[in-house]
Amino acid sequence: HSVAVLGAPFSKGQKRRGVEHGPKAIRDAGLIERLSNLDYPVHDFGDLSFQYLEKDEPYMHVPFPRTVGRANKLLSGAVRNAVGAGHTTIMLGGDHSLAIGSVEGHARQCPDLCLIWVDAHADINTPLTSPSGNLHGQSVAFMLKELQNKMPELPGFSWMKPFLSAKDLVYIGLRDVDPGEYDILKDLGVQYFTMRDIDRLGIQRVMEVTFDHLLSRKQRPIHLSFDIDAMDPSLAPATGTPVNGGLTYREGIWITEEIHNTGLLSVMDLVEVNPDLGASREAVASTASMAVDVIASSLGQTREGGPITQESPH
Ligand SMILES: N[C@@H](CCCCC(O)O)C(=O)O
Ligand SMILES: [Mn+2]
Ligand SMILES: [Mn+2]
Repeated sequence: HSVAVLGAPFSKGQKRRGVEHGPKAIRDAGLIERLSNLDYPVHDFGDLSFQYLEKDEPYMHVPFPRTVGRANKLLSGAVRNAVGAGHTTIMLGGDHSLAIGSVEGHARQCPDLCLIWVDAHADINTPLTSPSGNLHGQSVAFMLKELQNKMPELPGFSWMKPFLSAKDLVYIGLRDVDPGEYDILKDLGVQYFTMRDIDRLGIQRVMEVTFDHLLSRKQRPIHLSFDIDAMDPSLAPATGTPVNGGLTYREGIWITEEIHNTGLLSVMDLVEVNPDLGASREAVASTASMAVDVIASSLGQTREGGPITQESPH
């Protein structure tokens, strides 16, 4: 089948400027060329253009709710159309609030999807638990049916309703979880693997348990929402909320190669690349290059050159 690339230059889910230039930085790092070397057609849909509403007062301490809500309504339609046209769809962020529209649009086409959230953060605060108010730290809370009695009616989000069950979500890479998020993860029994769990089990076992949790009853489309800050900051420094002790290059690529090998990847987000936050041009380039490697290996690029056939002898 074919691959669609969709740029989402958007930043209002958080307060730092520059993440709206993420799609350009990832393209400039050679994304389209790298994907064209794999064996299917690549359609670059270009970048969405988002409206920044002038009157958009905060809701409680949540900034730009209407602008973020409208951006995600637009993105939802675009992702829904790309998936509906049969493309494996890559959404380039932009901040992680964009996952609200990306996953929602995907779920309209594929209601039985499961979500793998690779991130240093859980992004599951509600407006009431959020320490910052930033919507990029609340994305998952908008998706979960189990949280709806805890979510206020935010202006700008009346176009959607929750569509995901907690059992259909797995986190990988957590290492900076807020107290309110911890309570939600425990209350809902969400399956998650922190960086400590990865050190204890190893990334191969983490992926085995992840796929057993999500796919053993039935195979279904995977939505991979990959926050570049899941990677160690030495590999991806140009991002808004870096946290030490992240995924090694090899752990990150193991995750994406294994997801490719399921044959079930349907939509992938690659978010939070902020070229304004690199200390040098090299720091920006290495972050964008890491993003391209993560995307390319999710789509079948391998380290052994061809398709991964039989694993090396034990
Ligand atoms: N948990 C923090 C940091 C969120 C980081 C968001 C990133 O993962 O997209 C918050 O809610 O403000
Ligand atoms: Mn993050
Ligand atoms: Mn995130």
